[in-house]
Amino acid sequence: MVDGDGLYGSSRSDEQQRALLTSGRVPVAVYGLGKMGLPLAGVYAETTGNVTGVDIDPSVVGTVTNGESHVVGEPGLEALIADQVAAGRLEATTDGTAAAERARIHVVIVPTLLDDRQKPDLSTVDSVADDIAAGLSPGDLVIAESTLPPGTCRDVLRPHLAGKSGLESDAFGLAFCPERTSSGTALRDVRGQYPKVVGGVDAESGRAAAIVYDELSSNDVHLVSDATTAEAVKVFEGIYRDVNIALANELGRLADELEISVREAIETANDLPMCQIHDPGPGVGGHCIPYYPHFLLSRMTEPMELTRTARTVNDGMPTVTADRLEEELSSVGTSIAEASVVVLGLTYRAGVEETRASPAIDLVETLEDRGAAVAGIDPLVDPASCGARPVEIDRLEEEHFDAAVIVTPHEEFDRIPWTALESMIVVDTRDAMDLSGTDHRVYTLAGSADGRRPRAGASGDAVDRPDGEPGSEHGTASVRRTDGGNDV
Ligand SMILES: NC(=O)C1=CN([C@@H]2O[C@H](COP(=O)(O)OP(=O)(O)OC[C@H]3O[C@@H](n4cnc5c(N)ncnc54)[C@H](O)[C@@H]3O)[C@@H](O)[C@H]2O)C=CC1
Ligand SMILES: CC(=O)N[C@@H]1[C@@H](OP(=O)(O)OP(=O)(O)OC[C@H]2O[C@@H](n3ccc(=O)[nH]c3=O)[C@H](O)[C@@H]2O)O[C@H](C(=O)O)[C@@H](O)[C@@H]1O
Repeated sequence: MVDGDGLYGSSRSDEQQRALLTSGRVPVAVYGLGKMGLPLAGVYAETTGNVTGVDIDPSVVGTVTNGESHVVGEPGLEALIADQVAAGRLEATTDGTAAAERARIHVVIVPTLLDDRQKPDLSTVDSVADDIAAGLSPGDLVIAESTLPPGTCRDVLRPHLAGKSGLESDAFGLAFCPERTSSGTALRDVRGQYPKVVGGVDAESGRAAAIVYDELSSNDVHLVSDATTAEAVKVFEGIYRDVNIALANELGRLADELEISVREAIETANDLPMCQIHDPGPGVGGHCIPYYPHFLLSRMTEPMELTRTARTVNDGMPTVTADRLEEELSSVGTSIAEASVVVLGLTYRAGVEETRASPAIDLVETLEDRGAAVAGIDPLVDPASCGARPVEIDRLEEEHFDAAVIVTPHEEFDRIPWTALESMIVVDTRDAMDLSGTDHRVYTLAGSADGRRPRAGASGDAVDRPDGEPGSEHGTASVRRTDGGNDV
């Protein structure tokens, strides 16, 4: 048994441990104050009242120290951070070692990416583990929330922490407790939208972490057999999504040959609860879904052909998009090599400031390789960082483009004055806009949910649709944000 205020191996009753935790007697350090780390730190602060957030980026630490949020698009986050910092319940630092020396619970929520050979790159997690090890005490509990390749806590982190701290590996706790959160609903999700999965490297780690999340989350804690199982749960959720989207993309590509709207067919098939096909699109981006399959692909001896193929299908979608654009251009006598194209939306998802693995980057590169002059518009990031010439929405009327490609339907695109723009080809990869009241020649990848075939005008539609998509009376069109089949 361990004395003091640590939860791992505590001789106190569960009730006493909960009281310690919620009265601020168990200092918490949260490493990584990014899109998910900052909301998590905020919720830890409102639950425990004693949190130090750690980030290597001084500008992030400066913002949080001022009681502000650098993460955009998360309802309630600005107010939560302001309140928690003002109340002295949350502070921030770049000094991970100092934070670790103070803390008894260490929460890791830094990115886990891939190296050039598509193998998991754990260098950021390792560097946080170094910080934690420098301040690790008996009875401390380390919680990994960063998505990890299954086996990482057991085989990598536990020996790493023990080796660097000089402690026996059963002197401190270690649990994997995945983030089941999504940009735009992060606070809601952290506070308990879904059951919280908890898995410890040993039974005592699982028990201690379950207490923490029972206090933090309003939902159930789902304690699984071990940390590796919990790691697998998270990676499986991501692979399911990637494979499902690949299926949607494969089916979506059939729309031209079948002369139907595949989106209409998918939506209708999804009437059945046992059929939940996701949405076709320009590819799968972000620093999560395209990465997680590789957490297993790179390490398992089983072939995992389905998972691998899904990656290939989704990675191929920017090229498919470029091919469709090239065909549309050539049908009006314009060569792609002489075309000027504007890409709308460069982030991987509407409203989220993130371009890692965004399909827009591959699309820009492919179009440029084929000789097109490519411009870009994005309200959240500089298009130049993705290789496109930046254009402002308000200056679009002054420009001439042969084509526009809608990749990521940001809300701000509602302002585009389509009728005032010179007639052009519009490739809509998301079924995001209804431009039927304009002169633009529209190609909707996989067709529209309300039954229009990919090429505008080729409706093939024998059914009257009184309640069609939002109209374009004033030359603007409402944007549908369709980045998730069956999302909540
Ligand atoms: N963004 C999402 O939708 C979700 C993300 N996740 C997982 O959560 C983890 C974190 O993701 P995000 O918060 O989205 O990442 P992010 O990229 O938005 O933020 C990461 C933060 O960590 C900081 N950082 C980097 N190295 C550090 C170090 N050595 N010490 C301290 N801070 C450091 C960065 O400066 C940055 O502020 C990843 O493993 C991701 O896969 C899980 C579910 C959802
Ligand atoms: C529905 C949802 O929000 N899933 C999560 C996902 O978050 P992420 O921000 O990566 O978004 P996503 O909606 O899965 O989209 C990933 C990519 O896939 C594309 N996408 C998504 C759904 C779909 O039907 N079709 C499609 O083409 C999106 O456009 C995007 O480029 O990954 C997170 C993660 O696991 O890290 C996970 O926690 C979230 O639950």
